[in-house]
Amino acid sequence: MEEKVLVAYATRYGSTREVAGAIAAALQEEGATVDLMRADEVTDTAPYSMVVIGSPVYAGKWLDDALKLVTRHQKNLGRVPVALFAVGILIAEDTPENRQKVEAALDPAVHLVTPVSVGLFAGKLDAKALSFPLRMMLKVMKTPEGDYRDMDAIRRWAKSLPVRNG
Ligand SMILES: Cc1cc2nc3c(=O)[nH]c(=O)nc-3n(C[C@H](O)[C@H](O)[C@H](O)COP(=O)(O)O)c2cc1C
Repeated sequence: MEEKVLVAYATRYGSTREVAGAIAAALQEEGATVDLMRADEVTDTAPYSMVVIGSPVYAGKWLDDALKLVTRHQKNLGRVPVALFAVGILIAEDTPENRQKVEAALDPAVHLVTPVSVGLFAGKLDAKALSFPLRMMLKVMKTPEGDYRDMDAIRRWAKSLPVRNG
């Protein structure tokens, strides 16, 4: 059976789109046919033998579009392997506490589907793109700034997914 995989993502500033793109490319290298789509553009999950869904974390939460996708397609997603990922700047400082905080953003989704794998990735924060109040807030919270995405780790995770079990 041909493996057709959906990689769906939410994003505000584009860094998670690039993470999703790297995941899609790695899965293609593994021989899968991949559709890469924004979460709010997905209308049907039935054609896929595996579904990967990811979102950045904002204020401790996955973006609504990603959670809505899981909610809308919960029934079908119960029939295929589903992998979830979260992108958060906190992982730039990769401690168990920070991992836990970013992983907690997946809780509402994990309540709806049981993922075969969970990926937690450091993100990218470009303070220049933000409004002054947001910049100040992130400064007060001592949030790291910069691009901490580890594309090798992201690709490794994608290649560990069970694309051949669909
Ligand atoms: C207002 C704001 C709140 C954020 N909150 C969190 C957070 O709670 N935890 C975290 O790990 N990263 C947080 N981040 C960092 C983003 O998750 C990170 O920059 C991510 O790569 C952005 O993805 P995007 O470019 O796809 O929107 C926050 C960023 C902003 C601007």
